[in-house]
Amino acid sequence: MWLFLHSGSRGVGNKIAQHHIRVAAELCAKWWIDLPDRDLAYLVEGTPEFWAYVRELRWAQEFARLNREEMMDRVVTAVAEHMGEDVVEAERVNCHHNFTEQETHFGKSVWVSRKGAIRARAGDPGLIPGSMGTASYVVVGKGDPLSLCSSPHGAGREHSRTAARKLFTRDQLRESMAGIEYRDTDAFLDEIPAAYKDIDRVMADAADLVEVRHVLHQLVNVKGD
Ligand SMILES: Nc1nc2c(ncn2[C@@H]2O[C@H](COP(=O)(O)O)[C@@H](O)[C@H]2O)c(=O)[nH]1
Ligand SMILES: [Mn+2]
Repeated sequence: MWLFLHSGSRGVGNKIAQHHIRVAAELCAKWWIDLPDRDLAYLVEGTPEFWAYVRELRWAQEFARLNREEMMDRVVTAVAEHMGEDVVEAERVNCHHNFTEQETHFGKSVWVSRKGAIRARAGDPGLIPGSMGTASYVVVGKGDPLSLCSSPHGAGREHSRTAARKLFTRDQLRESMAGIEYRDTDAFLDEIPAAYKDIDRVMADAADLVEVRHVLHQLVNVKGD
């Protein structure tokens, strides 16, 4: 049995990013840098502002990693208490997503941002969730050079939250969650599996990027609303 949880930095990484995006915009304005779009403001590598950003980004990544460890410890304790016996842990995978790292690709040192993606160097353990009702995958990276050693972070949305709320009904949600224990409330209508892309298709498309170790089918889904 796998216990699978998904969490980033719980908003703190986003707050840090917003701060540094503002700094980048101010610096570009200060140096009269003509940007085709204000959202393309950047920090110049090697400047104190650049390294301040990288330092805080890494702090947020570590915070997210430790948070996941803590959350998983608590899930393990809850499961053990519920079962009335110890959980014997065989393996734990803690997998970053949405991050920037300095790496070497095609002989060059570059900064790679993986947004909606995870790192998949040869042998890297990874997790690729499908949706609250479909399969999730435990994978190992193949180190595909053309993807800069990356793979998808999940199925990804087919429909926005707003569109999903208009397109689907609670009955359809119930139908697609048959056999899975979940909290049946209106809050999760926009999380209906059909709001996401077909994870099996996504995995077939990612065949060059990762090898599948386990395909997980859910028994219980717990979501925060
Ligand atoms: N196993 C589950 N997978 C889920 C669930 N809700 C969403 N998802 C998938 O995760 C990815 C990544 O989420 P994101 O918020 O970082 O985009 C998403 O694209 C879905 O494929 C779930 O309850 N269980
Ligand atoms: Mn995510």
